[in-house]
Amino acid sequence: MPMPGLTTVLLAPRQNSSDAQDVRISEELGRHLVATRDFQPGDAILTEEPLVFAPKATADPEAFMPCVGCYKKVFTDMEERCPDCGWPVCSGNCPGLKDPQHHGAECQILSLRPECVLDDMADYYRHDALLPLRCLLLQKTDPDKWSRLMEMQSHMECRTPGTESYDEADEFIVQYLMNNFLNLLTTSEAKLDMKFIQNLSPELIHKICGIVDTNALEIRLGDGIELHAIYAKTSFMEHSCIPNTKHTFNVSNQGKNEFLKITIKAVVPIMKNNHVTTMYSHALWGTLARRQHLKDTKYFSCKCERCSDPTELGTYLSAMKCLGDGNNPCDGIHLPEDPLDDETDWACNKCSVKVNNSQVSMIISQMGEEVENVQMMNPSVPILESLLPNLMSQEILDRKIKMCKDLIFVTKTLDPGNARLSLYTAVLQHELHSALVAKSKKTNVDGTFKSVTEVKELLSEAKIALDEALSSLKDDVDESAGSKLHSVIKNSEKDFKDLCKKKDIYF
Ligand SMILES: C[S@@+](CC[C@H](N)C(=O)[O-])C[C@H]1O[C@@H](n2cnc3c(N)ncnc32)[C@H](O)[C@@H]1O
Repeated sequence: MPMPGLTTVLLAPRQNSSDAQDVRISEELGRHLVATRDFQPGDAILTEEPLVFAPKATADPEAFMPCVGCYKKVFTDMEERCPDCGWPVCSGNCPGLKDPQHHGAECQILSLRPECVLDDMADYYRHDALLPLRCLLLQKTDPDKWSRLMEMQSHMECRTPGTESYDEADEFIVQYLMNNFLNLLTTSEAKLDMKFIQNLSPELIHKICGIVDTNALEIRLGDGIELHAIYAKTSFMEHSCIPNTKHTFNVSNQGKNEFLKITIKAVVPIMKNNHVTTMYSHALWGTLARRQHLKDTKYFSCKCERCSDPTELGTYLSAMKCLGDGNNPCDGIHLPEDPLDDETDWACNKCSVKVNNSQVSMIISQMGEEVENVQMMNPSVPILESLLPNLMSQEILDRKIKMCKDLIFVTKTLDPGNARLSLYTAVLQHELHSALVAKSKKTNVDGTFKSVTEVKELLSEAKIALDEALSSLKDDVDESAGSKLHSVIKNSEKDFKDLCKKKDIYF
């Protein structure tokens, strides 16, 4: 339903009466999508090709980079280079090097600096600058896409000189492109056939950076390679912390216009006139972190149902244990009095202690650092487990079962349609199944054996958990992390069937 008190007018008449969504505009949301008919979970609402896409810088660009023609992982010590511009590639014959949809158009610009380097490669070859460059080139290569891109929101009113977003874009993208390539164009214009690029100003590149930061979607190809892409209609989707859609990308490089085609599917029932929503933030972050992230990167304050509820839909995801007043311990919990107020106090539900929002932010960032420190030690699961006494005691298995169930409640409540947390849910269901199976093999606390009925009950619950783990991954199997997890769970399913057969138990 349109949000209360929201003026919503139809922006563009539907081009095609079969369109499943209208683009509307409102004062609060800007352009957004509204369903023109009812959708059931799994129904496709929209599918489209990207206007433009490009590879992103990798996390370790000194070690490996994406090929600029086909986005395969290229180790930087391989020394394969594009014959014209010298950027690292999988092979000098990569078909994407001449294809204007990939490297073909930008190569003319990048070859203005034909020298190759082997040191400081991350600084010399900045892949993050390629999407803004490919956007800029649409002026010449596809004026229709260019005008659609230029209509997108850039938030330039907030990205003024001196702000972090402006200064970062200036240093890492605008100056990089101007100094290394675009300034050289004026002297080589005739040679380069770039006359149709009418505007190459730093201001325009800043606007493009704003459009990219506001609208681009990230696409993981696996192997540490990521792309980002901009979609004309998809980008109208508004944010909600409980989104009603999920999206998938076609990442197979076959079929010229199919590459990176996006499909938006309903994950819960969406009625005619409902807003079609997506998630710009992380579903497992607490309200404070999500709202701050949305404000910093997308320049709005989220007021969705989850953000407005201090308990986050009964999950208590952000709740903090009360430490008491220093003299008297307390087992209460702190929740924000008004989660939509950045200055809110957090009150305890049992005693009179209150903490303010900035203290809570500090505690959260300290805790984040502690978790990071543990992760930096790269502890293996067996090492972590060895810290636990009497590892697989019945008590610990019961604790694990309860913990899995509690966390499954959280992921299911925050993401009822498996739009964002499918991998988390699958891991939790899989762990729940392992704990139930382990428990079925254990003697009771008093040393007696479990009855056949007890074993059957535990294994029946384990089977449900395994089935749910596999079903929550059904849209993720084409993607690298999803497919790895899927094969691990499939192996467990085989072991589980063998165990049931041995025990003569059939479901
Ligand atoms: C990807 S664009 C969406 C299309 C945009 N509304 C437009 O008119 O071009 C993202 C921007 O839309 C606005 N927006 C999206 N979701 C919103 C929400 N839940 N509340 C307020 N503004 C929102 C914000 O300005 C945000 O930076």
